[in-house]
Amino acid sequence: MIGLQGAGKTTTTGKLANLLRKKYNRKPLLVAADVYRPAAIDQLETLGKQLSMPVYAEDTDANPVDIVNNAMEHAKEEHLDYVLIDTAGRLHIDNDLMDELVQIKQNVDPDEVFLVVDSMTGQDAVNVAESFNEQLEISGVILTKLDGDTRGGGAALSIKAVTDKPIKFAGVGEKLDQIEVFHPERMASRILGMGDVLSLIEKAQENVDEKRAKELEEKMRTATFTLDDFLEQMGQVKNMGPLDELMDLIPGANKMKGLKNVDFDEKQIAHVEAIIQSMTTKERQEPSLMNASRRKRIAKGSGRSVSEINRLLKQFEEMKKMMKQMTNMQQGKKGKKGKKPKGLNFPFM
Ligand SMILES: Nc1nc2c(ncn2[C@@H]2O[C@H](COP(=O)(O)OP(=O)(O)OP(=O)(O)O)[C@@H](O)[C@H]2O)c(=O)[nH]1
Repeated sequence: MIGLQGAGKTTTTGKLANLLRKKYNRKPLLVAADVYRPAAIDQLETLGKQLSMPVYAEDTDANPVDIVNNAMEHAKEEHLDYVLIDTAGRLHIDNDLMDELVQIKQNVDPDEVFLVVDSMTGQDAVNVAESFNEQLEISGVILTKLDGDTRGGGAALSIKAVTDKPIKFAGVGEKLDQIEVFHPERMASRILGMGDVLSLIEKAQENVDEKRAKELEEKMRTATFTLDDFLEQMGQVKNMGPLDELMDLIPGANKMKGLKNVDFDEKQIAHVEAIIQSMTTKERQEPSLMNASRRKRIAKGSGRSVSEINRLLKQFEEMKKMMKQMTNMQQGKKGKKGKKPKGLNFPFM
């Protein structure tokens, strides 16, 4: 992994290792080859701890070329099958840095040389990519900080045009699972505001337990869906990432009038969770039990107002009614004449 300081090399090294293990069942070794900034070694070691993954590091007076050679030996001894080398960054490209990287490359003959570029640096990112590629013949680019801002997509187009090297991955957040395989056509759709259904499906597949989802669907159809189930479903959606990011993936969502200025306040989800968690198991199964004193108790327990609890319970009942009507319609039984199902109207939907 090569790139300028702060581009996101160290974070991306951790993300990539995490992806290799999670998705491809590999055993990576992280190597700290930046001896100029002791903090960089610490940072990689912390990442290794977080991921429970081995990190190879030596003292700051060691030679980076020796470090990577030793790391390769270490990986063989430990039967680790991927070695990710986090090299030193500089504020600007300089000859010393390039010489060191060239030496490392000659020594270990890596399968990939990934240039990590901060997509928010615009034209600068393109210049950086061009010079690194000229001197080191990179094999691919990883664009970081593409989260929530499609302007970074412009950098992707220019880097590809200038270096003719593929963009392999995109960093889409600070967390260690926020990396995606880069798909140019999906990026193009996002830039054009056309959404990205494939990424949405992938997120759902990774984070939603299919069997549980089927069971919940069955419960919805048979109107036995409880507040507990609702809580669980909310958790699954939450695992997929911030709601506004999910909305960006839905085709046309940015053009929907009602959604245009909706602020997806994650706090509201936390409030709903707190309210449901303050209920007893029985109350969650049978919301009809909820009399005034129970509502007061739940308000106290969750730190929310009674009117919020009333609203949630009302909306939950409406949702159940709507599910029933939809099921009836699907089964050709037609819902009650003249009554159209109301739209889902949960605070965060
Ligand atoms: N939002 C966002 N932040 C990111 C992403 N990737 C990295 N960062 C942040 O960018 C900052 C710099 O990342 P590092 O991994 O320390 O960068 P580096 O290239 O290793 O920097 P040096 O070790 O100084 O060479 C950190 O605060 C990261 O959390 C990303 O995809 N999205």
